[in-house]
Amino acid sequence: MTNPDLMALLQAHGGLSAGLTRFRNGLVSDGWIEKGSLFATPVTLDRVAAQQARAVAQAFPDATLLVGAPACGAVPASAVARHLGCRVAYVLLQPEAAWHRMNIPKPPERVVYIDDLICTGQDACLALHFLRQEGHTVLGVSAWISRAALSGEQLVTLAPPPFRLLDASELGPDSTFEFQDIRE
Ligand SMILES: O=C(O)c1cc(=O)[nH]c(=O)n1[C@@H]1O[C@H](COP(=O)(O)O)[C@@H](O)[C@H]1O
Repeated sequence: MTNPDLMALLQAHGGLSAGLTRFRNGLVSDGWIEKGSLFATPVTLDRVAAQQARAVAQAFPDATLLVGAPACGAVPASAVARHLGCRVAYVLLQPEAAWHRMNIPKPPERVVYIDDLICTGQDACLALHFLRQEGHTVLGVSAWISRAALSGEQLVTLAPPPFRLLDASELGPDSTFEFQDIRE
C-alpha cells in the first residue's frame, strides 16, 4: 500500500484549520493543526508512523531505543518502534521527569526522542535533558512537525510547519480570533 504523506493525510481528514488562532500557551498563529484527526483512526495514524519510521531509520540508523512522552508522544513512539522492530520507553514529564515504570532502560542506549507536534520545544528539551542525565546517548529528535528549532539537537521532521507564529506587531487592534484556547 502506498503511504500518503503527513500533509495529505491531515488535509484529507480535516486536520488543517487556517485562520487567526490563539493557543492556550498565549502564542498566536495564522492557523492550527488538529492532530486528533489522525490519532482518532489508528489505521491512519499508522500510515504516518510508517513514514516517520523511514525518516528515523535514515537519520538515526544506530538507534537502539525510541522514547516518547505521554500523552501524545508515547503513541507515535510505540507505532514507529513497531515498524522498526526496536524497543520503546516512556518518559513522564510531570511533576518532574522520570521513567514510566513499564520500561526503565539500562544505560547506555542510543535514543531517539519521538514526538508528533513540537510547539515551543519545552517538553522536548526537558525530556532530552533527562535522557542524558540518565546516562543515555541522545541521537536526536523525530517529530511530525516542529515550530521550534531545538538548537544543538539533530531534529528530523516529516514536513515544515503549514502555519506560522505571528508576533504582536502583526495583529491589528481589531484583529478577531477565529480559534481560541487551542492546544495542538
Ligand atoms: O502530550 C501532551 O500532553 C500534549 C497534549 C496536547 O493536546 N497537545 C500537545 O502538543 N501535547 C504535547 O505537547 C508537546 C508540545 O509542546 P511544547 O513543549 O510547547 O513543544 C508535544 O510533546 C505534544 O505531543
